[in-house]
Amino acid sequence: MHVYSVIIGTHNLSNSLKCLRNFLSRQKFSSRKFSNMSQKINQNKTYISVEIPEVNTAAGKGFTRIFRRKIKTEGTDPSINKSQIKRLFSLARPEKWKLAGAIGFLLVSSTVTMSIPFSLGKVLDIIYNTSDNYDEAKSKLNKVCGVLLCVFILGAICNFGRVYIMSTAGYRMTNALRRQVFSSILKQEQGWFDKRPTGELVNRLSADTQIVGSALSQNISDGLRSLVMVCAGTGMMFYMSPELALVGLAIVPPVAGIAVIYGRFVRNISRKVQDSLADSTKVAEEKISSIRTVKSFGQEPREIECYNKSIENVLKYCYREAKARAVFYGMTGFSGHVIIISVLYYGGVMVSSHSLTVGHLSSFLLYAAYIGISVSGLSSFYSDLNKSIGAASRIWEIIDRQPIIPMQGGVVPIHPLEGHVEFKNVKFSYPSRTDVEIFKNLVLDIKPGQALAVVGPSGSGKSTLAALLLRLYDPNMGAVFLDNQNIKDLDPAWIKKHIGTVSQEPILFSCSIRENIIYGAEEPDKITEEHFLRVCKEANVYEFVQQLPDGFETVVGERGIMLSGGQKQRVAIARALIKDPKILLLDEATSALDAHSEHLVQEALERVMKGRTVLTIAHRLSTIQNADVIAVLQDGEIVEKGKYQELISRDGPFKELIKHQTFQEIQE
Ligand SMILES: Nc1ncnc2c1ncn2[C@@H]1O[C@H](COP(=O)(O)OP(=O)(O)OP(=O)(O)O)[C@@H](O)[C@H]1O
Repeated sequence: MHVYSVIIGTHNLSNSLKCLRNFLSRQKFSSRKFSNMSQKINQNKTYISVEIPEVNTAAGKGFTRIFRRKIKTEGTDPSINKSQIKRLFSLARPEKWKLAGAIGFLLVSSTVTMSIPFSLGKVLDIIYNTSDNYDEAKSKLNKVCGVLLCVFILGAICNFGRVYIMSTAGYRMTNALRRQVFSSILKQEQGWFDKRPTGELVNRLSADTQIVGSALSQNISDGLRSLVMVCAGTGMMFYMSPELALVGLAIVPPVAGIAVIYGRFVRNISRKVQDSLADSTKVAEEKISSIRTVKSFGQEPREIECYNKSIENVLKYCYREAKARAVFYGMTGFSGHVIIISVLYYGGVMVSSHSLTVGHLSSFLLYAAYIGISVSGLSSFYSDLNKSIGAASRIWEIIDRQPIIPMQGGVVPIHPLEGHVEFKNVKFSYPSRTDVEIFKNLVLDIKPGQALAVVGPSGSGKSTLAALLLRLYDPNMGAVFLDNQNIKDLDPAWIKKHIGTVSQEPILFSCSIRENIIYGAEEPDKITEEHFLRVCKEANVYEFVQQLPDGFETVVGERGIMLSGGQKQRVAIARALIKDPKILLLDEATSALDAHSEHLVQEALERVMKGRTVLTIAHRLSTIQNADVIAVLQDGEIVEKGKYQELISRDGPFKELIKHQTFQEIQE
């Protein structure tokens, strides 16, 4: 089996994936082989890798070469796709009435702005024609300037309305988009997260949504304003002198052509900027969230260097973008000036030959200047639109993805859960590492109310058992049954409602102890104080919380950093217990707690295990000794099962394991 990675860039991934599938289907592989391959297509941010069975390296290389060419021609069409624009604009639909109001304001304020050159020409002509009659000039000027002042006040009010409505609509659209992206992220199955760094997702959620939101509001507002001004200015120029208008605007078509090329470039480069920014956020996020480890190893300088390198990469793309932007803006500025100078020259000749008044020439010059400014406004709108399509395509990749394991839906049994758990012929490998098989043919039966301890070498898949029972992943073959029903058919939310979990390294949230415990409840509002305190006492949380000045309201810091290992464990036990689950999943902490903490945790566990089906991933001798059944996991299978005394008296895998594995009390 060979794995070939085809680097395809990051944009238009779904199109590239389709192209890859089409390409593979046209190849010589039989349909069975193809279906194996297509399942193994590994979609990632920057590459697609394909596993091809029974293909030698030379053929693989040929495939990579051909496919890369295909991708170049079919997969990454750089032109703006109509449906992309349509979809981008559809995001603004909920705000359509407010945006329509803002556009109304925009039309009025732009009309006011575009009346300035014409009015100025009129004023100049009044001054020019009444220069020998002071009183007439004064009264005419008073009238015209009074009207103009009123018009300008109206323009200012409309401008205020336009900017305010557009900006607030933009913020609301960004918020709506963030809500959508966040809920899509959380709906994905665990396997998807395994392949995606948190920093990258955070970047999509914060930066990309911001770009799209402002493109749909502020940029559109500015773009529309520029468009109205270009159209109105051109109309007025043709109205006053078609001949002079043609001379002045001759430069516009070539500039527009260059703007299109520039826009494509900006879209590609801005996607690269966003991707590299996501990479650097990923680096920062990982290091800041692991700051304890970084500090313990004194690796701050190395991490600073690492982050600097990642932002250097961002800078590299920003430089390219800046270069293109500088050339383009320099050019549009120059073309604006060319319009002015050609109008000045040709218009001056027309004034000398009395075919144009001085007032009209002045108006003309101002219109030319406005058009020059608006053309560069339009081009910046075009580049922002391209940028936002780049950002939107990254967001759609998330929004469009259907999770392989749904969050809700499926059968909700009417009978109360008894707690019978069965793993039947389970074969499993993690989606992010499909070549390593964790379970080959796992069979395990845990009867209702039974406490089963799983032991096995480190990395044998003990925690994976818990992940499969919680349906964080689906087995590749075989199934997990709950009260004789395949968990694939059950509502995942219902499953989680009945399983309480205490993981190996319990993660608490940065809120109070009370909120952390209540987090485990299905309906937090219905938890009575009495129930809450009983659970806290059972989990041995109550005593230590009484010593804290703020009691249950003590905030535990990020990931519960302000509590000791044993205290965190006990809060996690209370959190698992608050919903009164029928099944408990206990992944014991491997890190040794001190004797007192260990005793308190153990005591709490023994209390809460009563009357429940318990699957313990055991690291403590006391747990193993007290378990109803011990199952030994080795090489992807359960190789031995029985009670402690039975297993220890045999010369089997359990005894062998006990000899080599460090169970806490044995070590002591
Ligand atoms: N999300 C993941 N993606 C890919 N591989 C994983 C993932 N989680 C665990 N593994 C791999 O699966 C194997 C089993 O891991 P698991 O955590 O179930 O072992 P374990 O028996 O609980 O180990 P330990 O006793 O050390 O906690 C390991 O080789 C591990 O590297």
